[in-house]
Amino acid sequence: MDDRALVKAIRAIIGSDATDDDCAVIEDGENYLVMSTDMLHETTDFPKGITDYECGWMAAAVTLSDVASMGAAPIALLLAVGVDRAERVEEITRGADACCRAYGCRLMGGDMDAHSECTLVSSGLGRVSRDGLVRRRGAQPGDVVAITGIPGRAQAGLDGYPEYWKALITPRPGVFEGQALGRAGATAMMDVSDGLSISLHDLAEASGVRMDVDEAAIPRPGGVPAEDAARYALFGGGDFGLLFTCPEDVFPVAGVDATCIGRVAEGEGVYLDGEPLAKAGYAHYWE
Ligand SMILES: Nc1ncnc2c1ncn2[C@@H]1O[C@H](COP(=O)(O)OP(=O)(O)OP(=O)(O)O)[C@@H](O)[C@H]1O
Ligand SMILES: Cc1ncc(C[n+]2csc(CCOP(=O)(O)O)c2C)c(N)n1
Ligand SMILES: [Mg+2]
Ligand SMILES: [Mg+2]
Ligand SMILES: [Mg+2]
Repeated sequence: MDDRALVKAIRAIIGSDATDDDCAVIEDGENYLVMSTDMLHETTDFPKGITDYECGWMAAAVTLSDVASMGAAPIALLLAVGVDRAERVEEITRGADACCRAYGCRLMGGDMDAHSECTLVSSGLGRVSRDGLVRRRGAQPGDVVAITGIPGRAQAGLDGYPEYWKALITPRPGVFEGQALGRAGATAMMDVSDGLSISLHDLAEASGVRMDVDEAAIPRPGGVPAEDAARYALFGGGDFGLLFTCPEDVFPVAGVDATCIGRVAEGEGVYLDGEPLAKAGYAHYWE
């Protein structure tokens, strides 16, 4: 059993509206509020050699990224810290606070507990105008499929390429890009936290469309053997670029460094150069 299968079971209990997007969406007068929560812990998320400050930064960044992927501006973050040694809490807090401040957000509270494995749970709140909200479900046949940034860098860092270590441990959420894309008319969006391929499948499924991707168009990490770079770019997790669709005449969006990698079509599934693309990426598993 993996987390994608479990989300389907949760969806049967609490509904599609609550589980289809990177954030929950709440009506608030002229605006929407969006909320996301993320759990990171030592075994699956904090590579050996990461500092406590960087753990705090990463925890804040993954949640700011989910807020950004809705087109929203982050307002506040709460951080719950489960940790084996009390002296780690301050540096974790400094890292999370620095990440929040870098993106116009504030760390405004949290919780803590003594815990054998360092576990960080960050919860974020954002706001977006009615026009600026972007969900995963709006991709239309004929739209372009595009991504910001270069997927596969975090996986390259994890596999020992030192030039990508920083990309792995201090990811940069697309807070500015998400809002610009929402205002410009992106039709569907999510972050590629679990990898490009699995995110393409998520976006295509949520929108009820087919996506055709051109492998040669996908940016990939330099300085890595070609085969590894292609695999990292498609299946590596931990990058926090935004995957989005928009009408052709909207692309490119001013100020947003993005690459067109394909097209939305009628139908279902994700195809790479005409062949079905495996729905694989970073996932959590249970026996
Ligand atoms: N335990 C849970 N209870 C209720 N909803 C959940 C639970 N776990 C996940 N979800 C919901 O399922 C959807 C998909 O979750 P997932 O964690 O894959 O998305 P995500 O937060 O965008 O991922 P990432 O943090 O990797 O960007 C989201 O809408 C999320 O709120
Ligand atoms: C061992 C190790 N593997 C991968 C990564 C990269 N990474 C960081 S957060 C994340 C996904 C979002 O988390 P979630 O899906 O749990 O919300 C990923 C893939 C890492 N830091 N350490
Ligand atoms: Mg996400
Ligand atoms: Mg998340
Ligand atoms: Mg995930």
